[in-house]
Amino acid sequence: MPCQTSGELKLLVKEAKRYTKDGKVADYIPELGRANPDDLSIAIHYPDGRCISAGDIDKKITLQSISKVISLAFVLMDRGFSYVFERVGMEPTGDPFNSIAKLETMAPAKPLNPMINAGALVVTHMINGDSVEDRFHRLLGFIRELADDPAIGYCEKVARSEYETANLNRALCYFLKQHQIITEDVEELLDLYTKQCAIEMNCLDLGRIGMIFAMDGRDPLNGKQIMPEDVARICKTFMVTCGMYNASGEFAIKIGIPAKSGVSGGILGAVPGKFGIGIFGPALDEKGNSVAGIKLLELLSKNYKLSMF
Ligand SMILES: NC(=O)CC[C@H](N)C(=O)O
Repeated sequence: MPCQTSGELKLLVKEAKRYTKDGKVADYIPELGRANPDDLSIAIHYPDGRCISAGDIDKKITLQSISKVISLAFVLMDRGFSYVFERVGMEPTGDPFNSIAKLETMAPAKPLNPMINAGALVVTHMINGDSVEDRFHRLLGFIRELADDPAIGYCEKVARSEYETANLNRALCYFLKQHQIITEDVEELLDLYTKQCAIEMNCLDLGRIGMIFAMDGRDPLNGKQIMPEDVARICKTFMVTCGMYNASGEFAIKIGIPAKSGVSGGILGAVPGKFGIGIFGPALDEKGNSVAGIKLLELLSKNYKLSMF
């Protein structure tokens, strides 16, 4: 029986919060460095519309790498599976998310998976539309529908801060352009990618998006299939194999919940057939995952037997 009350969640947050001091806020995107390392919040969304939560749930976070799993779903719907997977692979790398190392050793030079930066840049490149604006608003519309929140927008400051400093991502783009995996202007792609990563929401919205993935792409509250079942399945599989960067194996063993993290300290979780989870805890471990967020998921998974394995 999963966690049923906000009171139960509060106790788990209290316990996990002790670990925030073991992590550090990401500051390679300068604007993210302003987050409070002590923050920790969680929301769980059930398919019957119930939502329980604990911590400072009004705080907003930018999605960062969490956006990668959503843009993947969107592009799979836009372009179809074979087009997408001709340009990005399906295998975990075991490397940090921003690593450039494997690209040069692969032939063809397509990125190994859509959850590392190289792969996510290719995915963003594949978003259809007439302009960066149009492509961004199409993706944003999809995210608003998943969260059932038309007020979701993006944080201009964080987007600009990343755009101005994203030289490693620029290098990845130029490498991919040299190999014709991407064909558009690199600055335009970075503009779109950094806006995508800066899409901002609270953990209630995040938990609701997790619930849609958990329910195979269907919004159980209005009966609408927002993404095809196969797309949701593929996304959840990537969440298991590569969602927590090069800590995904250990996370699968210890916790066993499809999840995707971001350097802002967010974690999106989808317990198949049961519920969605949104977590915000900006203090990160050395691999870039929310240190207290992982602890919280570990407690939840153990206490309520949530591992899918
Ligand atoms: N791991 C992350 O969340 C990385 C996302 C970030 N926008 C980047 O590209 O560096």
